[in-house]
Formats: sequence, C-alpha cells, structure tokens
Amino acid sequence: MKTRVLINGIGRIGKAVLKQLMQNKDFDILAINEINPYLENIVYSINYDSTYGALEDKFKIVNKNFIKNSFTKIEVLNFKTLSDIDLSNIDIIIDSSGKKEDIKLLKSLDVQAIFLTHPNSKADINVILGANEKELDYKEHKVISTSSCNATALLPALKLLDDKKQILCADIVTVHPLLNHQRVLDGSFVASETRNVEYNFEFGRSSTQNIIPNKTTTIKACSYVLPKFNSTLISSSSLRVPTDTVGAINVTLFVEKASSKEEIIDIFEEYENNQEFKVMLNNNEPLVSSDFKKEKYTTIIDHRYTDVKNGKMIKLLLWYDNEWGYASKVVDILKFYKDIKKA
Ligand SMILES: NC(=O)c1ccc[n+]([C@@H]2O[C@H](COP(=O)([O-])OP(=O)(O)OC[C@H]3O[C@@H](n4cnc5c(N)ncnc54)[C@H](O)[C@@H]3O)[C@@H](O)[C@H]2O)c1
Repeated sequence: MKTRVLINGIGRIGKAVLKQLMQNKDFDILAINEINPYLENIVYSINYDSTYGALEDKFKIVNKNFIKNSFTKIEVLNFKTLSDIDLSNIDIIIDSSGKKEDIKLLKSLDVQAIFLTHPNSKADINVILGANEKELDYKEHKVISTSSCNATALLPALKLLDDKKQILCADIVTVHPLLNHQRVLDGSFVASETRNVEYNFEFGRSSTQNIIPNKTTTIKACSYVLPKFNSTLISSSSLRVPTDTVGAINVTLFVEKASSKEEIIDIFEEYENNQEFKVMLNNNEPLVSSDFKKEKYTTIIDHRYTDVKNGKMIKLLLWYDNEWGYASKVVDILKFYKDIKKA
C-alpha cells in the first residue's frame, strides 16, 4: 500500500523533497500545506527553479485548490497550524516549514509519523543515515527529526573515524550557501517563527556582498543523534557564502591511534564499497562546489585535501548539497521507515 504524505511548507527543502518523492511509487503526496496564500505563486515556484532548473512535467491548477501534472494530483492547503488540518487520509507528515511546533501538539496528530527537517532535541529521535538509523523504531518514535544538512554530512565521517581511530578533540568550519532567511541588501535581522533573534546581527547584512561568519548548530545537531559528538569534544564555526547551494566542511581531528594519510583514505574507500545507503563518496577529481549540485551521496570526501600530521592530526574536506542532497536523505529515511514497518 502506498504511504499517503502531506508536506508542510513548500520552500527550498519542501520542493526538493516533493520532486524526489514524486518519483517513488511507494509514496503518494496527497497534500501540501503552505502559509503562502497565493496558489499561482506556489505552482510557479514548483515549476521553475533557479538552482535546479524547470520541471519538464509542469503542474497546473485544477479544481480550485489542487495542482496536477501527468502523474500526480496534490491538494494545496493554507493553514497556519497542522492541528487545523483534516488528516484522516494522511499517513505521514513531512514538516519542512522550519516552524518549531509544540511537540505535544505534533504527538497528538492522528498520523503514523511526523518527520521534521530540522534538528530537534524534543523529537522522539533525530536520525542520520550512517550514524544511528538502526535505533529507529516505528512503534516508539512518532516525531522523527531528520537533523540538519551539515550534521547529516559530517556525522557519518566523524563516527567512522572515531570507531577506527578514537577522536580526542576536533574543530570544524562549515562553508554554507546563503538561505532564505537572510537579507539581499543590508537591513534589520528580525525574529520569525523559524529563526530566533539570538542568532546574530550579521544575518541582517547583505548576503550577496559578504562572507558572513556565524555560530553553527551543527555540533548540537550531531549530539542529538550521537551524544558523544558534542561541543565538549568539537569546536565549530560557520561562514555563510553567496552561492545558491552546496556546502563544504573543513574538519580537523586529533585522534588517539596514529595513522598515515593512505590508511585514512583506505578507511573511506572501504566504507564507500560496502555501504548500505548512499552516504559517503570519495573524490580525487579537480572539482568545485557546483560540480556537487544534485549529488545524492550525503557527503563527498575530497581526498585532494586529506592530510595527516604527526600521525595523530587528520584534516578532511567534505562537500554536500545542502538542499537536494539533504532532501534525498529525507526520502531515504522515509523509505527506511517504511521498510522496517513492513518487515
Ligand atoms: N535550505 C537548507 O539548506 C536546509 C537544509 C536542511 C534543513 N533545512 C531546514 O528545513 C527547514 C526549511 O528550510 P528552507 O530552507 O526550505 O526554508 P524556506 O524559507 O525556503 O521554506 C520554508 C517554507 O515553509 C513555509 N512556512 C513557514 N511557516 C509555515 C507554517 N506555519 N505552515 C506552513 N508553511 C509554513 C514558508 O512560507 C516557506 O515556503 C528549516 O527548518 C531549515 O533549517 C534547510
């Protein structure tokens, strides 16, 4: 039986999830809920995309509040909160609105599961493939966070090296494309339902003219998945850059067990050849960020920059598509959830 899905919030991540999940015959996207009240605008922004290109099979509006292409017909709703929606024909919700909804309210919804596309310490579980998917239990876990793009890219690599070499401490710097909550030109930085103002004033500055430093929640998000990877072990910072998608993470690790550069590369190559999900891919080509656009592997280890000093300091450069790549992991987690439920 097909799993009937509602997507809440059809922004950058909602659209990337929609376009990938539409291809999967085990899922039926029955509804989208979006606070944007302009249906014409929603359809337009699904059909055309500056980053990933236009849809070949375009949607049209039918029957007032439905959108339809050759294969899919989806109802478009306009509610402020999920609790106002009739969910009688929905099995799972993907909440890609970014809204930090009350977890009690989410748990009370009459669906099998709610997948949040942001890290959430109050969710029943935060899942990253290649880190803790074996802990996912459909009977116990109803509110399931699929963590953040950075943590999804970073944690499998950290876990692998910790299992083999035991990490003593580390530092990461994420280089992240701009996001919709930023300003095009300088302005105020105000709180919203999806971003609180404790962030920093630098996000009120022009996103296209600056490299914007900020704190990152990446390590906090990792700790919700595997508690040992926390801010006592790992320091972090982030640079927001004026590109549309594809991030990079510069990782420096100090480890207990000494190794050579060749041994570290072998560890990642062995992982790539034996993995269950598309998590890690090794790269040795002279590529730049846009070459990783639409890459579905969670993280690409760029071995042109892999290095080891004195046996115990390891340097890595990781790439990841923070939109399409992350959304592909949300879809993989949904497939995994469905598989364990069937088994
Ligand atoms: N963009 C990324 O790189 C990325 C990667 C991983 C996770 N995320 C997370 O995914 C979430 C969405 O991020 P995004 O970049 O797609 O943001 P976005 O601003 O592009 O999209 C959010 C969408 O949700 C809608 N929305 C807001 N509140 C709503 C509500 N109450 N009900 C229904 N719709 C609502 C907005 O109108 C918008 O269309 C955030 O939590 C973000 O942290 C983003």
